[in-house]
Amino acid sequence: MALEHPVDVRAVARRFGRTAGVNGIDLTVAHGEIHALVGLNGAGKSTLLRLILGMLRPEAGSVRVAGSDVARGGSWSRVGHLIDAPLAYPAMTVRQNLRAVATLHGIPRSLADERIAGLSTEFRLDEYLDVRFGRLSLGNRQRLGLAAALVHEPEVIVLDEPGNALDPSGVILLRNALASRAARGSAVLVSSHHLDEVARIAHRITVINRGRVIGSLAPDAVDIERAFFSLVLADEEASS
Ligand SMILES: Nc1ncnc2c1ncn2[C@@H]1O[C@H](COP(=O)(O)OP(=O)(O)OP(=O)(O)O)[C@@H](O)[C@H]1O
Repeated sequence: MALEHPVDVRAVARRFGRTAGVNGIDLTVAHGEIHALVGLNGAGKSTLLRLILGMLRPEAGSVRVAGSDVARGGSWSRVGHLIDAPLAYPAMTVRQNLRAVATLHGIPRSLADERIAGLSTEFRLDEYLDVRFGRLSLGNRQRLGLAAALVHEPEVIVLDEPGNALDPSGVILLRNALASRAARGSAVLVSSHHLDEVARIAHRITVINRGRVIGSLAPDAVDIERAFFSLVLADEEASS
């Protein structure tokens, strides 16, 4: 029997009105793979990620993540995610927030502190460990959100626009962080608007338009932007 992918989405649909949402998407992410979703604003990327994370219920289709059916509860201890703004307590420091997340995942304090030390070095948060979340800049909040998503060393990582608010050095840290997690076997699914960045990090790039998968882009394509727009324009013409 073929091994199951850690993310396995089949014919999933969740519509909002007649055209919005997602409408019949199949998608997989393998262990060790970085799979990127790209599409115009409103294409359905976040909706798909929310369905995968059990934040939305599908009207049709199935979603399996880390070996569990999301409709039956999922196995969230094996999944790390960042969707929208990081969930953190503004009055607590970076360290306290990361400890709180680690506690929720059942990680003992000494191991949590070891991981927090590693992640704060990785995301250059060392000097902010004792600063309250509410006082952090937007980019450092995002760095904290990424560290929090990774503190339990998840098998599946799902990130919506993870490069948002990051400065160029943050983008490089993110790139390295995802590459190293994938190299250790995690399945990584990210949405992004930055085609060049996606081309650097992703093994597979799926294009979504109007809630459907309309094709894929080769990460090593010479002009990825042009390839993206040709796919989207062809789909728009076919839909009109
Ligand atoms: N809760 C909701 N209620 C109604 N419509 C929604 C809801 N969530 C998403 N939509 C609609 O579904 C479509 C897809 O939205 P989604 O947020 O998934 O797109 P996206 O590809 O992530 O866009 P962006 O790149 O702008 O973040 C949009 O038309 C959006 O307005």
